[in-house]
Amino acid sequence: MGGGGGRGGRSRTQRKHFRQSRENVWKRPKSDPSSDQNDNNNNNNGANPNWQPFATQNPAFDEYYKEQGIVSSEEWDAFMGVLRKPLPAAFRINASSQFYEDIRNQLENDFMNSLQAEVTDGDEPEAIRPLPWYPENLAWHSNFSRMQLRKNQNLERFHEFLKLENEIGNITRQEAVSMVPPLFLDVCADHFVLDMCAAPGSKTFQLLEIIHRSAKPGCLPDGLVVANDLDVQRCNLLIHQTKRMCTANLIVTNHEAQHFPGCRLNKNDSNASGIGTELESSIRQLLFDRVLCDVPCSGDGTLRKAPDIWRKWNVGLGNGLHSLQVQIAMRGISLLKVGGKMVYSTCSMNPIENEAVVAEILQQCGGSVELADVSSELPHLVRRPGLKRWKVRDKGVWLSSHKDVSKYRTNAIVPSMFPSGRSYTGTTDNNHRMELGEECENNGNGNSEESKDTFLPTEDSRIQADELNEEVSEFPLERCMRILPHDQNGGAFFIAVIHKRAPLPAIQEKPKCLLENDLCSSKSEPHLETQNQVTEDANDLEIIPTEGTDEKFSEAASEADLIDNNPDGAADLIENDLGGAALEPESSTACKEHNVEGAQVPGDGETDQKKAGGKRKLQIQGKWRGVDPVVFFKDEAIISSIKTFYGIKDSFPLSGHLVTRNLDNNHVKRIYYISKSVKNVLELNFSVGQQLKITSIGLKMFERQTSREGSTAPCCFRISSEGLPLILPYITKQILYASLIDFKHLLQYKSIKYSDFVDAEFGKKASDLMPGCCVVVLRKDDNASLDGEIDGSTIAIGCWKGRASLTVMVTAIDCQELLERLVIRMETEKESSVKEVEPSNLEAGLVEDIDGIENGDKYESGD
Ligand SMILES: C[S@@+](CC[C@H](N)C(=O)[O-])C[C@H]1O[C@@H](n2cnc3c(N)ncnc32)[C@H](O)[C@@H]1O
Repeated sequence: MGGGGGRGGRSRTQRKHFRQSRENVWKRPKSDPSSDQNDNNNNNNGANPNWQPFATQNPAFDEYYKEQGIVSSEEWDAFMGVLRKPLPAAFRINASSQFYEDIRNQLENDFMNSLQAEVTDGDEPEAIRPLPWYPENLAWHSNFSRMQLRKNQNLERFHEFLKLENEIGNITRQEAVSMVPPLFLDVCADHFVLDMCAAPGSKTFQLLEIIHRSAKPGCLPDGLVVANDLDVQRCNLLIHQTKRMCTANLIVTNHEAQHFPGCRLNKNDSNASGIGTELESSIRQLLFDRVLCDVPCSGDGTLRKAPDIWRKWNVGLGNGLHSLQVQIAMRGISLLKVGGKMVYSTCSMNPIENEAVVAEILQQCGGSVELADVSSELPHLVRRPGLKRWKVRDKGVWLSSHKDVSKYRTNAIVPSMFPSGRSYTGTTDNNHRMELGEECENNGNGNSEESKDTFLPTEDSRIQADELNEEVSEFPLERCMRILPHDQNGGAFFIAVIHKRAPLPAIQEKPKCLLENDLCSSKSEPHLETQNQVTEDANDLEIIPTEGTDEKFSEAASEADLIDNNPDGAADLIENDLGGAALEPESSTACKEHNVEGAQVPGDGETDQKKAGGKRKLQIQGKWRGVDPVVFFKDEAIISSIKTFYGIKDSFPLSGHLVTRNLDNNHVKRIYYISKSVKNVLELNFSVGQQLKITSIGLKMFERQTSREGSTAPCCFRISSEGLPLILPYITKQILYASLIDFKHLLQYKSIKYSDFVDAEFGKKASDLMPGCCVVVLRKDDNASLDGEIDGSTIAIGCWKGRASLTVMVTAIDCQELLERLVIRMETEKESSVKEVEPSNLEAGLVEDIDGIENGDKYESGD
């Protein structure tokens, strides 16, 4: 309730769509001789003579990390030993699920004991255990790898439980270490949070949970999460993941994080709507209280889960990503409010992607930011302090300082990779720091002494060369955290918490030679400024680097076979281990419709098709190619019919909170609900010419329902399962309260004739409803009055009131889950006295075409 019941169903259609649309980068192709084997290095049984186990070693890896000293020499064998073992599965209970306490009880009281027999020698003593550092026993570590869960018959019940609950959205499979960064962000319900590189969305889900946790049923928090990812397909994966959260407080965007738009309203723009809406937005710029900067990385912290990384690993991976990571992090800081916090994290162990990036952020921001000391937080989490010294390796050579870099490699191996961050090339560090100067032959770029003072460390502020001539960072990088696999039998992660204390200092503009360079033109985001635009506005510094600057990091990367560096959580979904990842990308679905019915909204509010050359052309030529517009839904006739039909109380505001992805009101199929915070951001976005490329927004609340009896239903929009928990406390009509037995029968038989309900009064009330969608609430107590109180534990489902029967409009899997939960609750509460009375003429099974509507399964597949 409130934050969502977590019961977004998915259909077979969706699953198929997802599989077709996304390459499984984590699974080896069948043609790969090693594709059959797995994390256990299990034996081959002579089946395939070409079969090779994953090599869980790589000499370059050993040499690199031994030299970097991420563990002491005494620890090396333990570190490598654990790194070569398969990763034990971990998962998190969705704290905003209606059943989170039931699930936690089941784990504590059932599975913890029943699985114990499967623990073998050499394993940890417990089969499953709560992660000691995660609040309220909501995150769990299992002693079994995914392979064991799949193959061991005795674990089948547990495996089925994980699959079902994951599919329903009550739990999320996630690497334990990946759960850490959101905990350090210290998010509150009213925070605006930006998740810069968010897909596949496991941390976004956590952030949303935190935001929703304190909200009352039917109330929305004041905060929101903007989840961004560069990769549109991974954005779709994220949309699917977070759909289970049933939230109206999420916007999904598709930008290069380093170019994330600032959406700053100019002073004279306050009335510019762009789409003819009355703007009420109370915000004039999109700044955030919290930023999660979980950047793309080499991913060697996930070796246990993705052992193919052993084969692909090389030093170029980290070197090649360093500059991009700096750019993304700097953009994150610039979008942060003063007083806000940013967490920078990677699933890499490499100091070039970690400490070097953090040092560079501190360097560029001067005293405006501070690396937070969080050593007293989460005391049960085993972690190590960040490094203060490290080296750079390039082309087989160890480099202690940028002065050792050959002049041919200065574009790839940049000063900020070194502990001092110091350049010895005669150019200033600033050139690199803002990704400005190195392509310029003429370095007369205006980096004045003044700016140097602002940005560069004085010789003794950052640089100390020790006797061995090794550079040592002067920043307190020991406040960063590195979690290693053998610390708590998991993966590796790096985390740094940064506080923004003051506005960022002014930064020099981009050198002219680069502005004129072809590389400056942005390919993917044509609306963005194509030059390094640096402006200080109140408390924010906006830095929009050029597309061309990306060339620099790609140069180093090109020498390496870049592996997929986004392993976090993705494998679980993609490998279908827990029931598979079904995906119906909202945007792509919308796109299909859009070609027929919609048109892009031009930035200036023009909708004149003639002017723009027709709908189809608008779609192609629109501001955000291939993405349907987001428009406020303002058809008062439809809104009023919905409001009247369901008797929605005035205290639940509809006007201004409904959006669609379709300009044509006559063909709107889905209406989404947005929170006040999201509404404010959307209005701001219209005012600034739709800088945000929005892939998904809000919560699907109403869906057009067609049925053979449709013409008799006074309202053609049904309430979607995702939207029901939010709107439930505000519905006064088309709502019924069922006894436990009738509720169970509905879930079991899917459709029941009015005369067959055990409670005849309920059957009569059901038959008296208006034809169309209705809501059936499970009565708390069979003796309670029929009009019950709605609270966080209320269970409700959408149904269809037909001529002769009531039919559930919930997916089969959601029915199964609800039934199981009810049975467990009944057992727990020892309600064995409830008599099972079989309605006389019911037959179990799916009900086709009852009362002119289709099988309930299909209701959720209408996307
Ligand atoms: C480590 S993964 C993020 C995992 C995610 N935070 C989670 O918890 O599920 C990095 C993500 O960054 C995205 N990415 C790569 N380059 C990017 C860029 N320039 N801007 C935004 N996202 C980017 C990738 O598509 C990938 O989804």
